[in-house]
Amino acid sequence: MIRFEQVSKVYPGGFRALNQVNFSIGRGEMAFLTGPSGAGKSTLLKLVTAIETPSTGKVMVDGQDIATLSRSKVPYLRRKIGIIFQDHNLLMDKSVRDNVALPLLIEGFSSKEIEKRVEAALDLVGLSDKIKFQPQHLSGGEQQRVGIARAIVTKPKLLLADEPTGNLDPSLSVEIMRLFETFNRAGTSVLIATHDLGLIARMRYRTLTLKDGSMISEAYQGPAS
Ligand SMILES: Nc1ncnc2c1ncn2[C@@H]1O[C@H](COP(=O)(O)OP(=O)(O)OP(=O)(O)O)[C@@H](O)[C@H]1O
Repeated sequence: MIRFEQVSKVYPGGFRALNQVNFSIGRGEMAFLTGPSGAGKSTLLKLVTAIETPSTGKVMVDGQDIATLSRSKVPYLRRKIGIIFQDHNLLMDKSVRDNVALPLLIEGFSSKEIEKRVEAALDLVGLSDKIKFQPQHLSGGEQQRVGIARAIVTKPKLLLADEPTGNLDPSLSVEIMRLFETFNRAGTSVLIATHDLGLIARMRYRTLTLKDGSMISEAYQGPAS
């Protein structure tokens, strides 16, 4: 689903955020991406979503080389990807329904289809009863689940999460990870960037570790079976 071949990213000004990075995430795989602050995790995710382009090397997403995508084709790539942020970027003065419906509105779905998909997405994250609430009246964990519903409502092939549990207590973090596992079992590829080594240790997935822009390990760090 994702393949990096000798990828380096040098930002304008000369800072080398990624250095000859190689890795791949298979279709239907779930993996963690970790490393200290400034190691290049967000840069790596921005290359996958074509927000940034590599300085050298090749980034392939779902079989497409992002360097060869014309600007007009980038939205097609992004449609395949659901993105979840730490601060979930919700519209606080809109209802949960309107927040989750937003990507479908942008895609031009019919209102009937939107209704159906929003209800299904909220059901999956266990928030059907909160459809009319505004996010400001929900707990942090519930707000994060609204962000997840919005990311999966378009049924993406790939889910990317950037510190999705950063503001949550450990039990809510586990709950959010269980949701990612549910989507993964349904066939979605999932890549989760996190500093939370405790969380990684509790789950048994491949862990990609970045340090100073280099990929230093690609090991399983979960408990042994
Ligand atoms: N647009 C930019 N221009 C210049 N330098 C940048 C830019 N974006 C990121 N950097 C630098 O690249 C390095 C890697 O940043 P990145 O955000 O990818 O790290 P990160 O591993 O996600 O860190 P954190 O865990 O703190 O979010 C940092 O030193 C950062 O200052």
